[in-house]
Amino acid sequence: MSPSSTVSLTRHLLEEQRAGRINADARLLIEVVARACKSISIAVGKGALGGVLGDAGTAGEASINIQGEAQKKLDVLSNEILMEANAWGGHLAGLASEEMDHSQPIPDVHPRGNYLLLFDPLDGSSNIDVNISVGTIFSVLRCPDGVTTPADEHYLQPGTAQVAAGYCTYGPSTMLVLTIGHGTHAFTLDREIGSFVLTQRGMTIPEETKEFAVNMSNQRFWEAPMQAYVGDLLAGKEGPRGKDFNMRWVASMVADVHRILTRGGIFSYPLDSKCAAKGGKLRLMYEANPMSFLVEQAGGAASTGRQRMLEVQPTGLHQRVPVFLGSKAEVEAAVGYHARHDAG
Ligand SMILES: O=P(O)(O)OC[C@H]1O[C@](O)(COP(=O)(O)O)[C@@H](O)[C@@H]1O
Ligand SMILES: [Mg+2]
Ligand SMILES: [Mg+2]
Repeated sequence: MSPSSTVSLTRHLLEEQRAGRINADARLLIEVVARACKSISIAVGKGALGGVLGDAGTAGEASINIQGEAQKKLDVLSNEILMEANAWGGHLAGLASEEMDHSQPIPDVHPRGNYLLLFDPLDGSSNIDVNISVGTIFSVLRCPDGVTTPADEHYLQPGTAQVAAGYCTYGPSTMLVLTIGHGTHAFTLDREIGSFVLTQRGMTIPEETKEFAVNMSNQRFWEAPMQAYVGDLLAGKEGPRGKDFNMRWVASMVADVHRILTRGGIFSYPLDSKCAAKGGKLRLMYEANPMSFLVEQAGGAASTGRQRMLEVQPTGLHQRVPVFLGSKAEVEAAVGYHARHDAG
């Protein structure tokens, strides 16, 4: 790529600002998050050499987060990196993380901005120690007018209120995928110059697909409509769907969604009797909503199986939801099975 044709993240965001699609504060916020992701990418890349593998906690005592999950060292380290990068405020009024019980307002010694940042600092934690792609997911909301010290309830805004969303995937290459509501674009980290370079403008998800992603080991715990939907996928061209489907499951949402943004497919983490009491497995505010915004901006669809994801009214910071997202026609097909079932 000749230098003149190279579009860095900074240049891309400046062009978006000049076009009036983003303001300086939001642009700065995204740049700060991207910089933090570069540091996380370096830590992840070191692996065992950096002493970042394995569980957090000391003396055999696991460190358990609000989700009731044992934290990995990289969960804690990534969270610290994002907290430190954003601590000086300027563009932010507060932030919330998968790894913290409650949201945190920016200390009032710093100027506070107008935005709220939510993040899953390290997504795909079960893959950290086995060197499979992991990532960071983030969502940006406006701080409600007149609120100077935001609390948890101020984050409970539907996904349609997101100003920006993105993820960074730490795999063979480090990539940042971003939307500010004008398409979904991918940037690859050029390790030589240390900056994200635009490598795919306007990602588009094909409407139709022959690829599905779900943790099949949960099949016996699924609801009847999900059993029927996947049963028909597996029946292939001899079955009612009339075509064969292939399956993929990385067990890192960032990696599974990146594949779908790149070549189509459907990702689902449905309700099952194991997680029903919690409302699902994946979290609405910093997993489902940002991914749904990115997918919709790339021409795909996202649903709980029964409702457009971005219209879900949040009730809790760590609320969980069933997730279906990806190729539009396939998500509609999955939703159809639930609707027919619910209609008896
Ligand atoms: O272990 P399972 O049931 O396959 O679930 C995998 C899912 O859980 C997650 O790892 C949950 O995210 P965290 O790793 O951030 O907790 C998703 O990335 C992934 O899609
Ligand atoms: Mg996650
Ligand atoms: Mg996580």
